[in-house]
Amino acid sequence: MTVTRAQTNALAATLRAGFEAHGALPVEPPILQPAETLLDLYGEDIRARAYVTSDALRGEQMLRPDFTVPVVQMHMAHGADPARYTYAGEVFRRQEHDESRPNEFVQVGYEVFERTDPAASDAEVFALISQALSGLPVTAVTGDIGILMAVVRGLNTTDLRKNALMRHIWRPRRFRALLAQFSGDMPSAPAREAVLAGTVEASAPLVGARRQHEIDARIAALRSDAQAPPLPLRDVELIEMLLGLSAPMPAALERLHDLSVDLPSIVPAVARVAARQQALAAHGIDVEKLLFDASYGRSSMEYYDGFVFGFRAVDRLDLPLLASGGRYDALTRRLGARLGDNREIPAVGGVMRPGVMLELGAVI
Ligand SMILES: N[C@@H](Cc1c[nH]c[nH+]1)C(=O)O
Repeated sequence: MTVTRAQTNALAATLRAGFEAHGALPVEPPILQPAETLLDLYGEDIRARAYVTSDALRGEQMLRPDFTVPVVQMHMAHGADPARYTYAGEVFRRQEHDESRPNEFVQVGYEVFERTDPAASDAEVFALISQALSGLPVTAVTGDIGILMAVVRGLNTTDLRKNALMRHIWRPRRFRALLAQFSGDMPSAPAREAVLAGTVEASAPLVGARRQHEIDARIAALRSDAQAPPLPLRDVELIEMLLGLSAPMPAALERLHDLSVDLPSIVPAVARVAARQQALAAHGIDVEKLLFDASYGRSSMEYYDGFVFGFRAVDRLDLPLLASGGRYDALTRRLGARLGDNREIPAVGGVMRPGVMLELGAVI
């Protein structure tokens, strides 16, 4: 079925009106956004997929790859008070693998900045989107990036290794390879061995933007890291078990509680999943059937650091997600810090794609 732009815009307007009825303030961030200040907040994937152009007066500009970052930027520039926003409009992302996927599509979103009860805010966003999708053949997946971050932070190993793992939470294969490397389960690359053995740096030409003293510091850090004891294999096993966890939420929570006996660093994050389950149930969500997948969200926006969720069509694996979102507390901190003070506020939100909803049979 071909969905027209007019149909998509009509559904987008209805969905946005629904969020307004819940007290959200409609906002319209500009399509052109400053790339130099905002692009690095998205992470590697989106950075590579943004359309960037230059402007003699304003510097690098990009077509907005999403609304969340511009909305957070706007919100933090005016303080950090509780607020709810909604928006509807196009976002732009290069598609590098699948030509059939549009590089420009309409999103309708809802963002909640709220200090009092994060579990309730997570549930509010999820339940509103779930309601807006009701009647469509969709199924939801949830996860929590905060658990993975807590595991990495709690590892008994060097900061260099923890930072590398943290950066690669978003690249599952690289993450696994690092775990294998740090636990001594995989020989490290010959080039790395050469650097560690000291047979390389004297002759290496200076290419790129790194200066000699930066290269020296990096080599020194790698050498001292190579002396650090390997990551215990038991830790790697526990992480693998965690990453493989995918079950209805109550069963997943039981498993998480078991795992937290051996991984005490995840205790607070698991408590947040438990509180969220209760809040979701209070919003009428059938948590017995709701999937929790500990690896979910590792290929989405890199600003997520807690709850993540997505809704996909049951029988149409060819379609993109109909809705997705998550919590991004640290993003408000990062943007707040750039404004010169310590302002921050916990935040969570999500988007729907009216074009995909129509393809799946939504009526306007
Ligand atoms: N901006 C995200 C969705 C989202 C909104 N709020 C939180 N997450 C996206 O485009 O995927």
